[in-house]
Amino acid sequence: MENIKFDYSKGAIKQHEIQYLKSPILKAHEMLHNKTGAGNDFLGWVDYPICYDKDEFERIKKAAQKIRNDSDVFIIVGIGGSYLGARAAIEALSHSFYNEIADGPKIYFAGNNISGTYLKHLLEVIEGKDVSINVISKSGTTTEPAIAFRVLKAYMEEKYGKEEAKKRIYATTDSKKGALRTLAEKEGYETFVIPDDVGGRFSIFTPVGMLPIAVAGLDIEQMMNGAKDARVEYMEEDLEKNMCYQYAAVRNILYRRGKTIEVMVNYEPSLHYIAEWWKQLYGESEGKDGKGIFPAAVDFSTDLHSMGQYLQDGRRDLFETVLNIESPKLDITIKEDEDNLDGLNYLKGKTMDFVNKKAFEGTLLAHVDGSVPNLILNVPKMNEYYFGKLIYFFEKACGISGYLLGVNPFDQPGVESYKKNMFALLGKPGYEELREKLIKRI
Ligand SMILES: O=P(O)(O)OC[C@H]1O[C@](O)(CO)[C@@H](O)[C@@H]1O
Repeated sequence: MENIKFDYSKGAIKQHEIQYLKSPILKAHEMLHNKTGAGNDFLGWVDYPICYDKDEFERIKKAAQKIRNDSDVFIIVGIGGSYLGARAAIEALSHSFYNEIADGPKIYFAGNNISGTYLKHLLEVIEGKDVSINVISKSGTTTEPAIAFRVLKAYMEEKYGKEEAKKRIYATTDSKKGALRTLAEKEGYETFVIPDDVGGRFSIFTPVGMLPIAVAGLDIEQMMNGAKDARVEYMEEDLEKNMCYQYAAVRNILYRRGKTIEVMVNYEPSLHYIAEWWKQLYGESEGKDGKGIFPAAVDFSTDLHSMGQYLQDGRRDLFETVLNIESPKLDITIKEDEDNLDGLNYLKGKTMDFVNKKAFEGTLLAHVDGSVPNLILNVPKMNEYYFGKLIYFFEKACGISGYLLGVNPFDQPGVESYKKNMFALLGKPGYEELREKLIKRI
């Protein structure tokens, strides 16, 4: 049967190394499932594919349909885990030029940077169009989406008046607390809940991902089915039968060997944001206490012409994980050319995917020969079902991997440091003392 398959045969892993990790993996599995490990109050994502609020799910579908009917433009306001999952799904599963040919609203992202130029350009692009907005923030206090939303809220109220604007703004946030919850209730926006026990980077199957993904016309039911099946399949406690745990184990073995950088590789441009989402998942979950694999990503074959040299020949502290989509959505056959000036006639009758796969195989062997272990995740095809399964695969492996590493995979204390400095430098009340100290250092 077709399924996602993890192949570490090119990872230079010895079988006894896997054996040695059998019991640590079992321990991590027990910590995760019995909720006895660090960060155990953030494990709501583990059973979410079966425990999610079904009424809210129906409400998401209704809201998505309304947005598709009454909007030319849909803006997703959020940062990090509050937008990367939706963006990853929409890009991986939609037309490559979605906004040009969409039969639903054009989709734009805001609140994921602090650029006035970007937001001003966005306001220019949406001028004269009917707009709906989904503002997504678990804490409700993140600076980037809060600033963008303040600007967009004022734009919507000026354009539609308060009453109509509130029917076009959807807030996804905490069930009870936070600035966005208070604002949404005061203004009367339709709201969706990010459960207390699901952290941002694990929240794609909650309304955080589901509403924007449904607005893009994608099948969220099928995506949830993928996650649901993955939940059962990757619950298997025996390392030898669980590919998700094998991925966690192999990363750990390579890390201990000094392979401290993992490069996620794809051969389809539409997968770029899956890697962006994955970078946050692993970066925030594992990079702490002076430990962790640095997650990086490249788009091949594009980046073979920029990063290829380094990967082949630079410092040998990295390994690659290739996301290989076995059957492409579409393909083109290369035709014969009478003049053959480009010398490509030897490829006549072959498809672009055939060439792409040979680029993959050739690169794989070259990099392995260059001492870069390669792990391969074979995904039969990119559809909603396998997307859901793949996302859950990475989430589960991340939890196990974090416990193997001896960190709390579900917190992110490190991201507060820059925020404190930024708030102090901005003159936010309560940060006066720190401001004094920092100003002297700049
Ligand atoms: O949903 P929020 O609370 O706005 O947070 C957005 C992102 O910011 C972070 O808290 C990091 O600053 C991430 O963990 C999170 O995904």
